[in-house]
Amino acid sequence: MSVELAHIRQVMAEADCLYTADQLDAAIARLAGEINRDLAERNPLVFCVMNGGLIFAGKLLALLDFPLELSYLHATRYRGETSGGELFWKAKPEMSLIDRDVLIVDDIFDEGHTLAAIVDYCKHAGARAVHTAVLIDKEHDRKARPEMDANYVGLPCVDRYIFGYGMDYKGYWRNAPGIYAVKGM
Ligand SMILES: O=P(O)(O)OC[C@H]1O[C@H](OP(=O)(O)OP(=O)(O)O)[C@H](O)[C@@H]1O
Ligand code: HPA
Repeated sequence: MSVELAHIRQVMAEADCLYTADQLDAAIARLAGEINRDLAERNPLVFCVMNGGLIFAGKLLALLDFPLELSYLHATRYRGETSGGELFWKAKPEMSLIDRDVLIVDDIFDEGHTLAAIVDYCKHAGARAVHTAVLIDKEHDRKARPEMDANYVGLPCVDRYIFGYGMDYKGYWRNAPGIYAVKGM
């Protein structure tokens, strides 16, 4: 995919800021408090969902105050596009999940296909319990499993295409210091 950098810069210049870094960090601190309360005695195995979960996981983990193990997995279905397709596993968990409490950390619960597939995978792999934390829950009626919620949710967001704090627009702006909605999307 070839993307014009001028277009990428223009998208940032015209975007609407939905959440500032301070607002996001406050939400992450609240989630850390909830997770410290709930999982401190569970010796969890924490999986960062690459790539989008990277910034959220990094900030969250530094606020968790109990013993845990960290790894990553990579399941993707957007792949640089702004609408999702079939889920593709780039990296499955390598550690044994048998009888473990697992905490999945991802940036966004959008249609929920990704999180549902990851939860299913962990359960089939023998996890004792699968907990899920997302920074953003996008509000619409297209959820893959309407009855499914993430256990820990940072903030809601409107039904627009967003980027920043780990989330990309065509592969760019995961580094944007807040969460922004693309103009017209
Ligand atoms: O709820 P859903 O509609 O399934 O979408 C959410 C998933 O989509 C994004 O990943 P993406 O496929 O873009 O992979 P990436 O993080 O590597 O860019 C995001 O990081 C979530 O994992
Ligand atoms: O709105 C979004 N932005 C970035 N990545 C995403 N993955 C699912 N939804 C989104």
